[in-house]
Amino acid sequence: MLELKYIEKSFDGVQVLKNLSLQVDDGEIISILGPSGCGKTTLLNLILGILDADEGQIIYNGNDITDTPMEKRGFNIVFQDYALFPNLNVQQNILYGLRNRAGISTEKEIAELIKLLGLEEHLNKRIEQLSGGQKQRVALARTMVMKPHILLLDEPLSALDGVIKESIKDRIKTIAREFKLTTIIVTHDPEEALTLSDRVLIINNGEISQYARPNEIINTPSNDFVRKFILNQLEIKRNNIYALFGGFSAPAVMGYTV
Ligand SMILES: Nc1ncnc2c1ncn2[C@@H]1O[C@H](COP(=O)(O)OP(=O)(O)OP(=O)(O)O)[C@@H](O)[C@H]1O
Repeated sequence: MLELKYIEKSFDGVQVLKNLSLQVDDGEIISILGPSGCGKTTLLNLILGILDADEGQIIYNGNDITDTPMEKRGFNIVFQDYALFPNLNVQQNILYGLRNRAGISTEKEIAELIKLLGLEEHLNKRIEQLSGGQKQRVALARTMVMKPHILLLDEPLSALDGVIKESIKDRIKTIAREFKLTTIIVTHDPEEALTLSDRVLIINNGEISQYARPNEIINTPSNDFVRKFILNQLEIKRNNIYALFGGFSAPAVMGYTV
């Protein structure tokens, strides 16, 4: 279990995270959701160990890792900008982390991951030959083959198109379940957060607005911010789709009227 206790972080005298405490259970998929600038990436970087908190503790499986350097935490991240090696091809990028740690993933597991992420025909390509979505899939494969204790994903699906996005969402869920892999995802997309995660951490201005299961957030939003920022966006999307497909009003589909 990962625990954050009373975390505080400021940049240049401006407080970005305020007295933030939460727990993430083993194997859970958590999304960190909130508007631009609310502190999502800062929180992810604190968990990863790139950044130090000003106050508070990070506990993993009962051990205080607040001062443990990033490389000793055993967590791994897929960055938003992919951070791939331009001088290596796709296959070499995927296998890079296994050079000195062979056996973490079997050849079969690696092949499965490559197939699932649709990278088979790209293995010999250079990184510069790939689209943004393809680069993101390589970054995901490269991190997943390392089977980290905690997988951190910074906007992992934002550059992917619909079909592959859904398949990667399924794979992230499958991997989290199969390996009991705790997965923490930063996103600004409520639909992504609510359909992918066991629990969603909604942050507003560096504070927890609500931390709950998707159905609790939908059915019992804890405040106006959750209602307005999160649920309104979903409702607008839903109504647009109903309008496109024949004019059902949302309440009729919810079962209030026929
Ligand atoms: N290294 C830094 N130095 C100074 N200010 C920073 C630094 N990193 C982040 N900030 C500030 O902290 C705030 C939170 O940034 P953060 O990147 O965590 O937000 P975010 O929720 O991930 O935003 P976005 O969705 O736009 O990526 C912002 O106001 C940002 O300008």
